[in-house]
Amino acid sequence: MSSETVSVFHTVQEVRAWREAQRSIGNTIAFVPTMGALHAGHLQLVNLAATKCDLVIVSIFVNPAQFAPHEDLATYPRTLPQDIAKLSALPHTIAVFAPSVQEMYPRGITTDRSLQRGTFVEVLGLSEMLEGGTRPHFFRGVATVVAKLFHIVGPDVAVFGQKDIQQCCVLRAMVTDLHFPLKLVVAPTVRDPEDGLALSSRNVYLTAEQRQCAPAFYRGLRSACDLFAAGVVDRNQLIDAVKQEAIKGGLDIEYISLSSPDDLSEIEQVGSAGAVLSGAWRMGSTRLIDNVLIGFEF
Ligand SMILES: Nc1ncnc2c1ncn2[C@@H]1O[C@H](COP(=O)(O)OP(=O)(O)OP(=O)(O)O)[C@@H](O)[C@H]1O
Ligand SMILES: CC(C)(CO)[C@@H](O)C(=O)[O-]
Ligand code: BAL
Repeated sequence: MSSETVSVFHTVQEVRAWREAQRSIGNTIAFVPTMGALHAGHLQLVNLAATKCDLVIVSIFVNPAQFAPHEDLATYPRTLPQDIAKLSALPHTIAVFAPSVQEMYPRGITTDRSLQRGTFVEVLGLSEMLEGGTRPHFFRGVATVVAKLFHIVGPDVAVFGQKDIQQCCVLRAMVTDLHFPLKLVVAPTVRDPEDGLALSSRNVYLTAEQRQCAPAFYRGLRSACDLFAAGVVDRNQLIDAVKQEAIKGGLDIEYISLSSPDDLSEIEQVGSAGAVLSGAWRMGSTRLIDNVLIGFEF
């Protein structure tokens, strides 16, 4: 099935045939993995991808392996027709890979880790802390599905968003460790122009009142950046700046971290390598994340 400017593939075989045909005429391929429910953050990744290669392929797949049994796999927004319409409106040649769960996990997959069987990819040393502290299953699921997707798509470039900064660190390590012949590019976080809330597919879960409070975390990150610009490098002061704003906004903070960009270990001071200032908070049953990079670029 294909629309005017977007070809849509559902099987591995279709993607491989497309990739071989494109390779044979010398086209390069940039890849944007997503879980769909596309917003302006995703579209920015696609626009950036289009500047890197001749063609862009976007995957849309809600990956069961990165959800725990108690998480929102069943309710995660699935909006394939609208996603395709948004991609069709972009001025690029785009392919979409929207596989079924059976196609991606031919021998089956369950969210119950104790019952999982088969082949998984784990990036030890970067997956256990921060997001991995609350979601111990998460990066194993992400690394596994992204390794599968890289293997299927065979891109020259893959683009990910800074909003999921730990994911970028984990996948950068995976690319190195498994010798994937591609360049991993990280795009800046796209925010609501009015209040700075990072765009996220899960923002649709927020009530009007929660949506109003949600930008408090980013206000905290901004005030920490201001302190850093004024010469403050101390962990407690930077983290307190975030905490104060978040508490003022009534957010239920899960963690705030100042970590090393190299190995994500917690640090006491921002040194010459810079730092990742990141965190997660809950609003009712919704969990959101955000971060800023201090003193370095990815
Ligand atoms: N606001 C954003 N700015 C830039 N990139 C983003 C933004 N939001 C998501 N991305 C990136 O888009 C890619 C696909 O992410 P995904 O489909 O999970 O969307 P999401 O909005 O992050 O959803 P979720 O609510 O599940 O976190 C990832 O590389 C992610 O980092
Ligand atoms: C990279 C990804 C598409 C893997 O399922 C997902 O974790 C996401 O959307 O960030
Ligand atoms: N963007 C991260 C995907 C997830 O939270 O499952």
